[in-house]
Amino acid sequence: MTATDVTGARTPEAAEVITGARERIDALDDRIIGLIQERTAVSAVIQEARITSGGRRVNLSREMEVLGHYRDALGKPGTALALTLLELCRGRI
Ligand SMILES: O=C(O)C(=O)C[C@]1(C(=O)O)C=C[C@@H](O)C=C1
Repeated sequence: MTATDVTGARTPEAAEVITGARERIDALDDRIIGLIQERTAVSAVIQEARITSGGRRVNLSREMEVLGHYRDALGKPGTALALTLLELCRGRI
């Protein structure tokens, strides 16, 4: 397969732009995944402390703040993203 086939571009020049930009996206995705793993670990520390103290795993008022933060920054899809992040961090409820 040629670079143009793989990228969907119709010219070698466009294929080069796309290939370079995809490398940057892959690197960004690796960083995002690393940040999500870091967030999950920090969230686990909070949940553990709360549960050990006799509290519940979930804190809905805080989740509303987190959802609002993502919605304000990214719009409606931000809410969906935050819900997915919360599910990754505290499991399904
Ligand atoms: O901030 C908290 O109290 C947390 O437990 C962290 C966190 C989160 O991952 O953002 C996870 C579970 C809670 O329901 C609310 C928020």
